[in-house]
Amino acid sequence: MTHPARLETLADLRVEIDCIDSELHQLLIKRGEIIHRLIEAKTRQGGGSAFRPGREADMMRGLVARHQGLLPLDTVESIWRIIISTFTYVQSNYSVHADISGGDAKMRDCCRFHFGFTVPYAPHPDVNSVIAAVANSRGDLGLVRVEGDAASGPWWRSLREPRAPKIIARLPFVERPDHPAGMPLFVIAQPLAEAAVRDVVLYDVECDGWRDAPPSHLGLPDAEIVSAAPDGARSSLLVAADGAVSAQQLRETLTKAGAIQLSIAEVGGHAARFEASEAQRQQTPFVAAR
Ligand SMILES: O=C(O)C(=O)C[C@]1(C(=O)O)C=C[C@@H](O)C=C1
Repeated sequence: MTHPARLETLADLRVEIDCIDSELHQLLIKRGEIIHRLIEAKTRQGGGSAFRPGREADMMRGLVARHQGLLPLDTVESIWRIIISTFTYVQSNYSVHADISGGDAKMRDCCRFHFGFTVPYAPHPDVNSVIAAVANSRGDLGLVRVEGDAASGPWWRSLREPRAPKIIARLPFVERPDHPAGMPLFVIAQPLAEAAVRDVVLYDVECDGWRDAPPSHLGLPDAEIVSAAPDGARSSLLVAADGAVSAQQLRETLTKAGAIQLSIAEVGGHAARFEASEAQRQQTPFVAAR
């Protein structure tokens, strides 16, 4: 007589879950054990900020490419954002200064999604106060909305000086229409030197000729005006251009489009923007039939 296979009990499944959780935890502990070696390697390369935005952008793309299964992409992304940001924090403590002129709730959600709860969150009333806090810190980050804040005018101008803070990343690293913390943000930090990413280069362009309305597109497929603000009798533009576009090409294009008395200066750069494909974001969570 054959016996029917024993049905798995809840207790059996919990033993399996406990094993997996313990392995995950051990792996995180193991990840933490290399921090001192990371710090030493970075010190040999000249020290400075622990933040490596290019590496983080690559890691997030890799995560999206290999993800499968029931866990929503949002969850996996937020877990890794917290792991990476906290590992940056334990290498060298930093705070995130956020411009809440557009409201605190959404900004706080985005900051917690990208940086977790261990990294301190410092709200500021406007962009200029964020930039000043970053400039006066040892290695803090600033978060400002890409769409900007009309009341702060051309805030990016104060990033022109070579030693002034710079835009070093654009968040989220993985863009998608239904991102739970998808508000487009620039990350500002003191200049990163070799660790700076230049897939997209950001320029402050000051000019005459477009006081009322800069053109909606520049005529260069690889460059766009991200923000524009009047600046006395002149205009000040924040322009994002592909890293392969030279400042000279940009100058010529702007001049052809009608800008006069141009002054162009780099104010930062970030990794190439990356959008998760339809297939990558369609990992719908399993819902049991009742
Ligand atoms: O790769 C590095 O340089 C690290 O410091 C490691 C790490 C990570 O935790 O994976 C942390 C901070 C950097 O911004 C990028 C990645």
